Amino acid sequence: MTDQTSTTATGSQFVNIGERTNVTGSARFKKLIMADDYTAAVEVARQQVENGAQIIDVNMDEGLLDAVHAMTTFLKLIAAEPDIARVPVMIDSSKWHVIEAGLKCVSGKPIVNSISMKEGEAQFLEQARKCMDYGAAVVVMAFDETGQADTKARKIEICSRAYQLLTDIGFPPEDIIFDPNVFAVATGIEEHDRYGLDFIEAVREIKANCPYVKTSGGLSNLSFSFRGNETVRRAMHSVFLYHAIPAGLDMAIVNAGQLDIYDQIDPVLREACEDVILMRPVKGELTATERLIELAESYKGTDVAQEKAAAEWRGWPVEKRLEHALVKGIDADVVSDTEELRARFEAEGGRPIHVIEGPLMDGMNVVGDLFGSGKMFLPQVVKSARVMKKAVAHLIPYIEAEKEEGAKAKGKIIMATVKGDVHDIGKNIVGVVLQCNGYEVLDLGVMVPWPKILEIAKTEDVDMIGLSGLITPSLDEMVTVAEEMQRAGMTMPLLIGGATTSKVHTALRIEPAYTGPVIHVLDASRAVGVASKLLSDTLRDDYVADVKAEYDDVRFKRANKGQSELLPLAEARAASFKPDMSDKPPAPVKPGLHAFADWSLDDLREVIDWTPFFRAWELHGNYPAILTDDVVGESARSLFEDAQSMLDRIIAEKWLTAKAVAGFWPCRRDGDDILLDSGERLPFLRQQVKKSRDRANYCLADFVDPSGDWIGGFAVGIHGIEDHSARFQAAHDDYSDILLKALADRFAEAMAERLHQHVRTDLWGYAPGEQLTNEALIKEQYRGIRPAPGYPACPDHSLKPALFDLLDAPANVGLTLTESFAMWPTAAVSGFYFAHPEASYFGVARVGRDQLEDYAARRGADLATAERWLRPNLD
Ligand SMILES: C[S@@+](CC[C@H](N)C(=O)[O-])C[C@H]1O[C@@H](n2cnc3c(N)ncnc32)[C@H](O)[C@@H]1O
Repeated sequence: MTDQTSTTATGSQFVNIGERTNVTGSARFKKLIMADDYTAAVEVARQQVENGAQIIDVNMDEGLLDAVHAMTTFLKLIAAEPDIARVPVMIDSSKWHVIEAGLKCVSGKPIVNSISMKEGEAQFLEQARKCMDYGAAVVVMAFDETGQADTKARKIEICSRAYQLLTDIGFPPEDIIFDPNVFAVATGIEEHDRYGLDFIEAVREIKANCPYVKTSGGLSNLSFSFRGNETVRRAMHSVFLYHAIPAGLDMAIVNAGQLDIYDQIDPVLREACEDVILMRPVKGELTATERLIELAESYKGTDVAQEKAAAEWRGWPVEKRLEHALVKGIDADVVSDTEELRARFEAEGGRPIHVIEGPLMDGMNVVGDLFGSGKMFLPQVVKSARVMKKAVAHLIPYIEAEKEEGAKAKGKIIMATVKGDVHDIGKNIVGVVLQCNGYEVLDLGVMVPWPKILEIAKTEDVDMIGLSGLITPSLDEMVTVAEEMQRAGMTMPLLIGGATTSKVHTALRIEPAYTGPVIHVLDASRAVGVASKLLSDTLRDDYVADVKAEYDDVRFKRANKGQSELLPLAEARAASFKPDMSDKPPAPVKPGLHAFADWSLDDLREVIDWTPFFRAWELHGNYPAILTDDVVGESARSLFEDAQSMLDRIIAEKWLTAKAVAGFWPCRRDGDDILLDSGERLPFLRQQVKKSRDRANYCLADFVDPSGDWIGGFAVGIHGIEDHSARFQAAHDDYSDILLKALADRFAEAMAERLHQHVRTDLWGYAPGEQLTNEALIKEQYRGIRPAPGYPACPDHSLKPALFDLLDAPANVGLTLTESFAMWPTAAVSGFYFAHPEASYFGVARVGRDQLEDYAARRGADLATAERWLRPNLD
């Protein structure tokens, strides 16, 4: 190894793989491909080879691209360029059909990047055989059915197993390239400290255990925590290779033009990198990570491109800079700009509060106007709020030192998610928007019992209370808060918001319980208008009277609306749905419980349904069309980019863990119940509304054969947001906090989708050959359904405890339930599996008194309790 000390970090046997022809890693390359500029894209490949790349990695995995077309077009073009074609091509895709298409276009020896055992041995070997047919070498990721290997032991175990399987089918061992996963180090999370060293040590053992194989790794992950700081990243990569190559690393995906010569790296930086990567014990108070982070500060901003981009607006006067930062949501320099202004005000005899009341509020007013006039959207407003909060946080100590009063808020508002409910994205967004507009928000968090809300409302002398809730039992809890406010003789306005709330419910149930103003706030963009009217001396009375009249009208129309007729329960049962039971599903291939402790986030990313993500940010439209929408397109694109960057970090730094469990139980239908062979009874509800002609009155039990059948269940949960959320909140960064929570929700839904797919094709195995595009998957165009308690076909949330018991969800997925049956952590999904081809979703809708009584008896519950559970379905 000493022969490398005076060379670049890449030793002579070492092969570096060019990474610039990758749409996921190079913004420039992506732009060229998206613009169909293949001539310029080919030049990128040429430069890579000229810069010393000995293999070029080509990746076209981009949601908006036809990846097969892009891959085949590009490969054919570079095959015609002799000075590029002399190096082998690595066909890189997470989609097998793209790889196969690429293989057909390569004339020399191709390399496939990658295959793994994540979908099990059968698929792995099938793909390996195809690679053999093409004479391709193959990168095998250290990834198996339970997830991506992160420890040394797991890396070795998976690679050894894959080696055995591959050589058993005659795969040439010299064509196997193991990638034992480079993960980010120096993230501040202790478990990540070992990632660098574990990789290097695993490489050593894999080379010893698996004769003739090669090893590789993607370097850029390693230094993810230092994005934007090229000096530190380059040093880390060089140091890493310097130690990994002698351990046996044969190749790495790396920007060849961006590797430093090991012994020309600043020795202080080099040593700090080495301490982190090799986990060397360090003296002094700081850990190796803390020292590198501290040191990295002094290398910041040395990057030419960064300097250039920052230059222009940074030259403006400070007030203008602050306004620009607020409108654009740029928080990088806000503290120093605020400080500059504070110091100037002080020198001129002004006070720190004037910085808030003057330039900062002026900037926020611009934001408010743009939002109000529909020129700016929620994600940008939340970003602006982050800038504002950072500025204010900087000024607070000065304001307190002067003991002066804080800026006079327009009003003081309590925000709380009610008892039993844990969802807070909507509440947080409304809170941020109100703060942006000069209101003081006291956020009491989630699961707040009514006595606390009332007490704080009194002690803090607030102007109004805002309640939020997502699940149906929260509606009842809101009624309780209103009743208690009434009993306490309060008169302040009560605002109601959240996904299950509605104007109708507010008018019918909440408003009659409280004589003060009660207002349903449809979404965050209306919150400011409502609050300002309620606090305006001139507008308030008329506004309150108008809303009251509107709610009276809702009640009047409701009372006079002809309700659809309900059938007696016996008649509804006679009209049950009767599927053809000769089509019932086979017994599961793998019955029993199947738990997954750490499903790959990378894999889940592929099946994320983005449309609901934009909806959470009040951007309406379907993905991907929303990205090019005339009105919200720009905002959607910017939000989407931020989401992608955060996803990169979530995955590279392993912020989150996706857990899941699925189970299958033999059962039979018994009336409207499903009776498991083990004795548990799952009672379901039946549609009772009279249908026209011969349409059935559905109940989920109808999909199960009385003479014996199978039902399944599942629960998934995403863990790990707390530490990151706390970090963001400490940094006054609501934007990232909300983004993270919204992404965790996306992962939960993607996990449910992936698990269901795994169930159909493998565990239950009733659709082994299913082939669906992502779009079809997201549209749930497959056989079988997974109705979730709390949704229309089984609206009773109180079925969750029984489901959780069957799945042992607390132990297997780490999920718990609140008293209102909300799942914790919040990013969670649970439900039942029905596999009959005729099973479909439906809504139970209104049920009659007779069914309520029958259901209470079947559940072994008293009538009052059953009434509470089914309230949204009762008259
Ligand atoms: C809420 S969406 C979520 C999926 C969406 N792709 C996403 O990522 O947000 C669809 C799920 O809701 C549940 N669902 C929808 N309609 C339902 C119904 N009528 N009854 C019961 N569950 C239903 C099912 O679990 C279904 O898989």
